[in-house]
Formats: sequence, structure tokens, C-alpha cells
Amino acid sequence: MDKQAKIYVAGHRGLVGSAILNNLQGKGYNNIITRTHKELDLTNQLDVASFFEEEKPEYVFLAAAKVGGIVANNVYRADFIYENMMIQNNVIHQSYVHQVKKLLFLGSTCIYPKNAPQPMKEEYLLTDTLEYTNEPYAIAKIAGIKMCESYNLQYGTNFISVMPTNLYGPNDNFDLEKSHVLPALIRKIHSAKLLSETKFDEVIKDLNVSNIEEAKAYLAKFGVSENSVEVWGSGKPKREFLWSEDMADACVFLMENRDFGDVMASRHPELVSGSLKQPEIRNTHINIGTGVDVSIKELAETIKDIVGFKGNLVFNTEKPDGTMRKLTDVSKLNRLGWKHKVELKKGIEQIYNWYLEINE
Ligand SMILES: NC(=O)C1=CN([C@@H]2O[C@H](COP(=O)(O)OP(=O)(O)OC[C@H]3O[C@@H](n4cnc5c(N)ncnc54)[C@H](OP(=O)(O)O)[C@@H]3O)[C@@H](O)[C@H]2O)C=CC1
Ligand SMILES: C[C@H]1O[C@H](OP(=O)(O)OP(=O)(O)OC[C@H]2O[C@@H](n3cnc4c(=O)[nH]c(N)nc43)[C@H](O)[C@@H]2O)[C@@H](O)[C@@H](O)C1=O
Repeated sequence: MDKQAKIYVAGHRGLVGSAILNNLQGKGYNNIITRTHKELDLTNQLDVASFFEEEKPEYVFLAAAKVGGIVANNVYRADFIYENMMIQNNVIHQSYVHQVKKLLFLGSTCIYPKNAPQPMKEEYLLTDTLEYTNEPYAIAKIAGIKMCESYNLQYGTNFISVMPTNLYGPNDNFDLEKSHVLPALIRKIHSAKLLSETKFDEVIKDLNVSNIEEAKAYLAKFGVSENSVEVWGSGKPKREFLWSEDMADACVFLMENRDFGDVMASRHPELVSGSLKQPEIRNTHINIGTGVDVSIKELAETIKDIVGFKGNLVFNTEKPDGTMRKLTDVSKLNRLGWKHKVELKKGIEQIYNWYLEINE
């Protein structure tokens, strides 16, 4: 990509999209186009077609999606499959129609089977059944991978799919019902600490409610009091966390330095050359992660230490655990030349400071 290349970042206000935008701007890219959800609903086929016709981007980062934590995925199953399939169908197809030079599609490690061997290699895709809590979302993401692969093979496009592990960082979603575990626990544990220190004005401001009774009643629904914080599930599942700015750096690195062919198959040249022979293993995507995971209990205890909350953690086994483990094998990404920089403890300190600053 040269610095004047026209680059469309879809989802530029989200956790990953905002980090990609910053990374590109920091590297001197000066022809970036963006649209908010309100300005362009990517589920609308005609609007997306008109947008590509007008703007003709040369490169596309597809970081717009319907995203949420375990409960949101489990409850809003129809929205997750419908919106994600519509967004990716429209953006990937129009990228082909308008001859986009390269597109990066963001999937998720939930595409792998629920009981996949650990760490999970790219080739474990479609080898067994999925985790139920996020099956509709995962199926949409698998369709996205296969769409990129199919367009590459039939039409010679250069579309790369990446499968990030659980992400966190600035502009994350801190909603207690719909967010992922890391921002949810930061907010819950921070609120409990404020209650324990009787800093009621700060709690009221953070929740945007009119008085402390209302704030306490709201927090109680999520198991937060001055003495304790509820953690969903048994605390035994393990998760791997990647800082969003590292994730953005990996995405830009791949767009700058790698092609679909590198991802696909130095081991399977017949796929890239378009031969009809079906390969034994179809590597179509790359994992992005750290290769290190922690249990949810360890995560909650680390956040508790960093926040400085002295109360208890209470595990609510009525809430789902989800997949027990989904550690990525990142050897392929490392071989392609990229490795993460921010370790978990430092990242939690950074995101907690960010959270405090935006609430000042
Ligand atoms: N967060 C995580 O832990 C993980 C995320 N991923 C994947 O990474 C990608 C980015 O996720 P993340 O940054 O966390 O998500 P966010 O929810 O933070 O951001 C999503 C973005 O998509 C935009 N968007 C959503 N729906 C539409 C729509 N119909 N039309 C136009 N824009 C829309 C939103 O726009 P607006 O701001 O204008 O509303 C928002 O900017 C997604 O593909 C996700 O599946 C994968 C693994 C883990
Ligand atoms: C990125 C990934 O994110 C989703 O999968 P997930 O990893 O299961 O997501 P999660 O972050 O919400 O939970 C991780 C673990 O943590 C536990 N947990 C404890 N306490 C809270 C809590 O307060 N909130 C949340 N959300 N989880 C909690 C929770 O019970 C679970 O055991 C996918 O649906 C899909 O979107 C996807 O790809």
C-alpha cells in the first residue's frame, strides 16, 4: 500500500477499527475513508453498492460487525447471524465488483470446534461441532472465511482472513450485559471499589443515573456491591487476550507485507494456481493472538489487584462458561514475521487508566 492509497476502514469507531485507523494514520497513510453505522448501514446491499461505486477504495479493512460477549451472542442469536452475514456479504462482494486490491476480513477464534486440540491450528476449522453459545456468530464468520477463499480461487482476488483471539483496549464496550469479560470485570470491580469507598458521586456519574439508590439497584442486578463482585461461570474456562493496538498492528502488517497466497498455502500451491484438485488441508486464514492464556479466575484476581478492590469474587455457575479453552497456535503468524508486544498485566493497567480518564 502506498501512503496515498485509498483505504476504507469499515467499523472505524469500534475497538479494532479505531486502533487500525490510528495505526494507519501514525504510519502516514493520508487517504483513509470511513463511514459511521448511521451514515452507511453495511447490511443494506444497495447503499453499500453505491458507496463502493462512488468511493472506489483500493484497500479494505473489514472491522465492522455485530459483536458482543457470551450472553449477547447466546441471546441475540438471530441478530448475530443475520447482521454479520449481511455486512460481510455486501462488503466482500462489492470489493470484488470494484476491484479492491486487497481486503482483510476479521473473523474470530470461535470458528474452531468447541473441543479442538490446544493450541488451535488454522487447519482445525470445520473438523468438529461448534460451541453453542456463539454458534450463529461463528457460522457467519466461517461463511466469511469461505467467501474470501472462494472469491480468491474463482476470481483471483486478494482477500485475507484473520482470526483474532479475545481482544481488549481503548474504545471497548463496557456495557455490563453485552460486553466481553475483560471490560465487564473492570467496570464491575471498579464500581464495587467506589461503593466500598463511598465515592457515590463517581458511581452516579459513571452509570448516568440520578441517585445512589438507583445506582446500587442497577449494580445489584450484575452482582456488584461494596463487598463483592459476581463473576459469570465457574472461573475455570481459559481465555487468551490481545491488546487491540497489537491486533491493529498485525492487520496493517499483513496488508502491507503479505498476500492471500502467503496465508493460503505455500504448502498447497495447487489451490493458488486454481487447479481443481482438492488439497488435503485447506489453510485459508491466519490466527492472531499471543499464544498465552489465563483462567477467568486468574483474570478476575489480576483485575482486582490492579483496581485495588478488597472485597470478594463470587462465581455464578448459573451463567455459561462457554468454551473451556480456545488458545490460538500463532506459529504461522510468527513465521510470517509478526509477534505481539503488550503482555496481559500491562494491558490491563493501560485499559484501566484509559477507563479512569474517560470517566474523569
Ligand atoms: N472484540 C473482540 O474481542 C473480538 C472481535 N473480533 C472481530 O473483530 C472485528 C471488530 O470487532 P470490535 O472492534 O470488537 O467491534 P466493535 O463492536 O467495537 O465495533 C464494531 C464496529 O462495527 C460497526 N458496525 C456494526 N454494525 C454495523 C452496520 N450494520 N453498518 C455499519 N457499521 C456497523 C460499528 O459502527 P458504529 O461505531 O458507527 O456503531 C462499530 O464501529 C469484528 O469482526 C469482530 O467480530 C474477533 C474476535 C474478538
Ligand atoms: C471474543 C469472543 O467472545 C465471545 O466468547 P467468550 O470468549 O466466551 O466471551 P466473553 O468474553 O463474554 O466470556 C469469556 C468467559 O468469561 C466469563 N465471564 C465472567 N464474568 C463475565 C462477565 O461479567 N461478562 C462476560 N461477558 N463474561 C464473563 C464468561 O462466562 C466466559 O466463560 C463470543 O461469544 C464471541 O463474541 C467471540 O468471538
